[in-house]
Amino acid sequence: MSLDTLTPAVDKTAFRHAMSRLGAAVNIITTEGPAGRAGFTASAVCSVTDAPPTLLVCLNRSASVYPVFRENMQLCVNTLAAGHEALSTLFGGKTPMAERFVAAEWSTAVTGSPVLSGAVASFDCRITQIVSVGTHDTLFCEVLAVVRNDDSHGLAWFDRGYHPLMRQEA
Ligand SMILES: NC(=O)C1=CN([C@@H]2O[C@H](COP(=O)(O)OP(=O)(O)OC[C@H]3O[C@@H](n4cnc5c(N)ncnc54)[C@H](O)[C@@H]3O)[C@@H](O)[C@H]2O)C=CC1
Ligand SMILES: Cc1cc2nc3c(=O)[nH]c(=O)nc-3n(C[C@H](O)[C@H](O)[C@H](O)COP(=O)(O)O)c2cc1C
Repeated sequence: MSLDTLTPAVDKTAFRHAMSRLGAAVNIITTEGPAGRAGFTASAVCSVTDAPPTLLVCLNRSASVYPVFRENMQLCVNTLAAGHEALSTLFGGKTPMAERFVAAEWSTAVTGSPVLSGAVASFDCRITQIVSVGTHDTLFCEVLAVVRNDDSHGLAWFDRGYHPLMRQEA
């Protein structure tokens, strides 16, 4: 078999284009600890198991926030609500960290990582395992506390844009 046969047929652009068709929740992942405070926007978040309650978060190792999360080893997944679109863009861009956090209200739960007011749910976690795949680290996060908001509408990232998800009337 020649090496050419092993060349992947799917390049980055084709992969991303297809991935843009997968609607996903959009989250702001925060951390606070010995390495300081940081936060970034992430759609690559998934439930792994409920025993122990565990999420995974995929973080690009080239992100400015990467060393802060690696050293703190704790984080909070704040799942965004309709109305959080501008905040999501702020945490997903090249904005200095201090400017990201002044744009919203925060509290804390167990780890001290910032919990976003008005998020549909927040999961305060400690990072228990890290697996590197390609450009990203997969952070496995054991959930130590949850904060739920039953009033806000949801928010999805689909086709490279934000879409509110309306809660059904009871
Ligand atoms: N997993 C990640 O690291 C993600 C990164 N982003 C970043 O946000 C910006 C805007 O993204 P879009 O407007 O959705 O357009 P896009 O064309 O860059 O991405 C389309 C879709 O491909 C996936 N994707 C994008 N970058 C990826 C990466 N580096 N590794 C794995 N999957 C990736 C995501 O599902 C994303 O929604 C880009 O800079 C993108 O890199 C967005 C979503 C996920
Ligand atoms: C909607 C959206 C989803 C994103 N999802 C992820 C993700 O799952 N993982 C990731 O590493 N970066 C993701 N990013 C990019 C990071 O938010 C961005 O790289 C981060 O803010 C760090 O940027 P900085 O290096 O300028 O600080 C996403 C961006 C947007 C706008």
